Amino acid sequence: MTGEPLLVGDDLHRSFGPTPALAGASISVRAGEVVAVMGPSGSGKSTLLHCLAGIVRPDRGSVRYRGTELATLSDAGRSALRRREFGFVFQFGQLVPELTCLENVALPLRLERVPRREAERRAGEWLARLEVADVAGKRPGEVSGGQGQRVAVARALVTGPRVVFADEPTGALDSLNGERVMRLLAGAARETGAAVLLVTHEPRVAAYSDREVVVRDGRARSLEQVA
Ligand SMILES: Nc1ncnc2c1ncn2[C@@H]1O[C@H](COP(=O)(O)OP(=O)(O)OP(=O)(O)O)[C@@H](O)[C@H]1O
Repeated sequence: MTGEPLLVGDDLHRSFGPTPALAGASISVRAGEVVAVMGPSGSGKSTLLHCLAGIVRPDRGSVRYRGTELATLSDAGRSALRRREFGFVFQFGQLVPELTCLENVALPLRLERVPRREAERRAGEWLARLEVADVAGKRPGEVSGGQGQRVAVARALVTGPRVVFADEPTGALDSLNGERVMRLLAGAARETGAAVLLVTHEPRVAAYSDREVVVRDGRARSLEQVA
């Protein structure tokens, strides 16, 4: 039901050797909301994102997605969940260099066995929505950083995910391109009803969110956005 938390992380703990990355972090994300995760370097933001996405297993605590505890799923079950329900955007280096931008965006659909023509038709629509239709036939090495990130956003959204995890998606861009990527990501997510969990250092990027969560020393605190 709309308004019910979609994704809930509860009392998450995770250490890497002696280093505690998360020390009791809790967070909940509702359907369709854009949440910015902020906080100092090394405070545990990426680890929190990875736990919520089922990429890193917490040492303690639980992650529930639509009521299902991720730890109860098999590795294959978690991979399928990530492919079908989640989308990912990272800072850089996420596009397959040998494929064209169109093929990169079509790839998640091809992995779900969508026929090539249909996958490429839908990929083309998403490239147009992200205002990069003109780079469809180019390889990632032939496009600018901002164009590449818009292609990456198209690829994250093409499967119609319910949650988009974005870790510093604008971190390698200048502020103008960063804001353009964020405006398009937030706009597309609002249109499709996807929730976005966005790690960022930049207040101008966080300004596109509905709500901010601050992570400090492995714990998360929610701040309602004051407009
Ligand atoms: N795979 C790993 N192996 C070892 N230590 C790790 C690993 N991942 C994270 N850490 C450590 O856990 C702590 C939290 O890291 P994390 O990347 O989650 O923080 P962050 O807030 O995202 O940092 P940044 O803003 O610099 O990206 C840091 O001390 C980091 O060095």
